[in-house]
Amino acid sequence: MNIPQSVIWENHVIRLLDQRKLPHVTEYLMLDTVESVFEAIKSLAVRGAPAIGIAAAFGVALSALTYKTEDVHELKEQVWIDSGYLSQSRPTAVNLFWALNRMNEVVLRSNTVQSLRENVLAEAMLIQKEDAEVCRSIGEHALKLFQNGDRVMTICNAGSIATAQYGTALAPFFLAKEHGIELSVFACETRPVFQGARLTTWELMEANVNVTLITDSMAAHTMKTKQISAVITGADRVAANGDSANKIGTLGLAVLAKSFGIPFYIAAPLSTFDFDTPNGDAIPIEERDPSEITHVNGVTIAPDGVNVFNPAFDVSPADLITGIVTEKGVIKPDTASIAALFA
Ligand SMILES: CSC[C@H]1O[C@H](OP(=O)(O)O)[C@H](O)[C@@H]1O
Repeated sequence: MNIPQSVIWENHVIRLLDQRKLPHVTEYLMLDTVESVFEAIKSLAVRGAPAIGIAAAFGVALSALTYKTEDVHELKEQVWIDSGYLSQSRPTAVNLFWALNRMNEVVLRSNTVQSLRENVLAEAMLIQKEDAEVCRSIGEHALKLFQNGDRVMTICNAGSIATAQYGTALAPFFLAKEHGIELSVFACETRPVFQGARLTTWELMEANVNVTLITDSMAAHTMKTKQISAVITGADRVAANGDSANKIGTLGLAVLAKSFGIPFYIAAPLSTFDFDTPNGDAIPIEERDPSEITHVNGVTIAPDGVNVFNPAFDVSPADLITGIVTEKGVIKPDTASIAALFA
């Protein structure tokens, strides 16, 4: 796959693909402070649940490797402060907190300054390596849901750049090419940040996967007239009962899929499941700046001062989800099946 990695560790600097500039500009941010990692996550320079977790993990490594002290207790305290700061960058994707918790555990177990610095960098690297393997597995399990010639709809970008590699919802389309299976993707543009129009179309075209761009409002008519065989999307948090948060607009696709009798799949690694969140009502939904809606590429498209509601995610209830595709296989979206995943 010739899609660039979203997060690369290079000699104590995080080389970050600036996803805000895609598809027309491939540019990297060179991050060498925890504050710059926080801003990159908050501004969606890096985005996508697993990629956010990976970026935050390397942010913790930066903290440990750049804070000047030879006192391991002082270093632990500072790294935990920086980890807490990074946890405030975005509230919905549980991968952020999952990755930071893994890093915090490593800090707790490290007893010297040198071992702490070595261990946190190794853990961040391991999180990234594992995610690529997990995403490939998700792709292999998801590919079994489709057959040659299928037309599949998706929303937002759950692609390679939203993860370490391969993506989650887009993984089957990349692997299909490896197996000589022809799938067509209908990508919703995904207002207001256009992850679908800018990122999903770009990734799939880079991989020579057949992709058609539609506006979000065309989803129903497209399901009705274009023989859509399934919908598959990513996730930012799967609650203990199977309710799943994903990009705003996903709930609408789930409702439409039910109405048209089309299977609706969520693709999510185990790192996106959250037992501490009992159901979808408990998932914090990020609300973002109104200018994301009132402006497009810096050009205002609405009257000054208009009221704006800008939730970045919505929640699809488990009863609208046909199956959740994980690295361990496809499960029913219910408490027992989810618990069995982690048994
Ligand atoms: C592979 S997880 C991708 C997931 O994250 C996206 O949100 P955002 O672009 O705001 O980070 C979207 O919900 C995707 O499905």
